[in-house]
Amino acid sequence: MTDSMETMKALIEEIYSHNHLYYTMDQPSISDADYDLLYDRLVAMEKATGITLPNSPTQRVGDQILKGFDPHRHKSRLWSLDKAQNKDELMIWYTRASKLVNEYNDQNDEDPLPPLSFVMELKFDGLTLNLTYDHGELVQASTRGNGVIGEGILAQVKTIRSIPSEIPYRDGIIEVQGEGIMNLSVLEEYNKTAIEPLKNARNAAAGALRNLNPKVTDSRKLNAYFYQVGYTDGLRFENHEAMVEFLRNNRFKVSPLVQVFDSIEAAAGELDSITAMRHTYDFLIDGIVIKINDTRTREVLGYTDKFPRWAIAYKFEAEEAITTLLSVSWEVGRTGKITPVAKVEPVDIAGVTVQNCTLNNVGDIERKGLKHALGSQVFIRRSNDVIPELLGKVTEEMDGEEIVAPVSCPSCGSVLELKGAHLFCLNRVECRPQLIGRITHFASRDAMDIETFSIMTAEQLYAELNVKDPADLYDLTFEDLIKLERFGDKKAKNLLASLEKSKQCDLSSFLYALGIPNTGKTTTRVLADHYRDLHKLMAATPEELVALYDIGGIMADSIVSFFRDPLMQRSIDRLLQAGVTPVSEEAPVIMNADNPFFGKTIVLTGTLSIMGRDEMGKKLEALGAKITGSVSKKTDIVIAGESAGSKLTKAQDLGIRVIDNEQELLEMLGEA
Ligand SMILES: NC(=O)c1ccc[n+]([C@@H]2O[C@H](COP(=O)([O-])OP(=O)(O)OC[C@H]3O[C@@H](n4cnc5c(N)ncnc54)[C@H](O)[C@@H]3O)[C@@H](O)[C@H]2O)c1
Ligand SMILES: [Zn+2]
Repeated sequence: MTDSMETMKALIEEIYSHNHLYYTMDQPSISDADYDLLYDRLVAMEKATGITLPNSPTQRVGDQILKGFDPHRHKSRLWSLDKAQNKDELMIWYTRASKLVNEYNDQNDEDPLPPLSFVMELKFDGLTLNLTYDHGELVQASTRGNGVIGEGILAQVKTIRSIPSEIPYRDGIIEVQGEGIMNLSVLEEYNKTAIEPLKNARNAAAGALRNLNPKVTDSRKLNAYFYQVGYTDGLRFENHEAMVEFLRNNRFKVSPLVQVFDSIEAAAGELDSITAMRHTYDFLIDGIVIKINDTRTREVLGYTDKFPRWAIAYKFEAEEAITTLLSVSWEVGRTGKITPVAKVEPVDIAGVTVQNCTLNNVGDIERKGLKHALGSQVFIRRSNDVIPELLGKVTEEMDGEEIVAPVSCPSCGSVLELKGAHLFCLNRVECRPQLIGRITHFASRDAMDIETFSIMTAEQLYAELNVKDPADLYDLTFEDLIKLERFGDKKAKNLLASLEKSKQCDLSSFLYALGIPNTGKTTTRVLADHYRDLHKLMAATPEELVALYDIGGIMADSIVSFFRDPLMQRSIDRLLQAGVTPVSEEAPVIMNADNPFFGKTIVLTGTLSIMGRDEMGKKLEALGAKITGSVSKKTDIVIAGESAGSKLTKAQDLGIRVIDNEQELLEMLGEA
């Protein structure tokens, strides 16, 4: 027993030190998943021993409030939320709540509580806010603090444009609770030019709101969503839906998802599909909150020391982890670009073991403060099926070994050149990974589609038959191939037949196969549609190219210098001489039902930077989509550009899929 007491004391101390870093300093030093492990261990020990030490963090909310802010005593307490890690835990919560409801009803059979119904909302991951309005005017805003007293941050909160400084409800004092957040698109934009990039939207929002200088808060362009009227002098809402309606009518942003269910089974049945939507929102969410709808039932159920018994957070699996950076290697791509790849101590994120992370480029290492990070603790993130990314160092100290960028190519030894944030090997003639990469890309499915060709084929042909350029492929003979290991009669014939077949190709695939730097599938299609002839394109000027809709200056320069390169000109000539005949399709594009837009009803709103709305509409129609002007239940997708207005809001209200990330849109078009 004394042993477990000591362990519990140590755990409590450890948890408090993390609480302080997280709640007070906005600088957590471990991931939420690791924190939750510590916390859950403490809860389990308290249960096993039946002892809860008086200072246990399981009995209280948050941490001490920071000096420098005026304390604000909340008119009505703020709580934390009990959490369920899976559906079983959700059912345990439900069973407990319904038991209490049944007990109450047994004793009050004249006036029983209504059958349970549930509301589901997004669980915003930001900083809890409590706003005080006095006769319609915003007079105070504060953090949750320890739930009873928070820090007054009115000046900071006033920088949030979406928070009304006056509301139509003027009948007395009212406090509303919500979450201050930083939109993910805003974070991304901020990080593009930031001297010190922000690692995570939650800490970015919390740090900005608890910054003593409101100008700093202002520069982060925060946003806020509200979900609870905590205190009112005279209002009473029959249920949560009515409360949300009141918030909406008083111009507060509310969860784009407020869904009501008659049974817990029905609610549980929706969890997976909402979880799958997690990445479609432009803000961080770390779960789904399930609340009992009826107000009177809530009052009967009441609160523990820490959370309401009438609500629970169904938490998503964490996507961030902390691990050790072991080494960085430098890989040469087909365009000569050198990419640093980080090897980390294997760590589990959302059920997948991560060992390698990308670092984008040398500039990134500097910007993320990772210059001296070898051997130290780093944050990594894996979201969706994106390649895991290294976000930054856990501590500010330069306690690790230096990551030294190479001066010469790790493969061919040529001196590297820095262009922008990237290092390049300019040796296109002899640098092996570049040649192999170029040939593999040329043969790939979206390019010349040479069946059964893989990187292994490219390596073998390079090593044994000196194939260094895509054009060399068309010089291969049966006699050459049959000599090779693993190449039987059939395989040799198949490859030759595939090569022969590939000679009849469409222009856009051919252009893509050439591997022009900075130019993807969408762009090569645009080029092919516009020029319809290879030689016309080869003669194009940068001015001409930038006039096309999704081509910017950098891309135009890439294209022009690619076609002016004598090496590429020679390669193209040889391809044409070998009989490769790229043609531009005159006939309307054959619709491929296998694209993400086929058969979908789509609404376009706001301004897109990649192309005009009309043009985008035509493009989508060509892919088999139906474009309409207004959002309804029948809409499948809303594509929202800059300053999208009510159509976007309506889409979010209806839970319709929104694409507001142009990069994602381009990728989807690339797949189409
Ligand atoms: N990494 C660390 O060092 C560290 C330290 C302390 C806490 N934490 C993390 O903080 C969390 C625990 O903190 P907590 O007690 O603040 O709980 P919580 O943040 O998990 O949940 C409670 C909060 O959810 C918010 N919320 C968001 N959307 C809501 C909605 N629609 N309805 C109601 N409430 C909503 C409320 O502000 C409420 O205060 C855990 O996830 C833990 O991992 C991490
Ligand atoms: Zn090289």
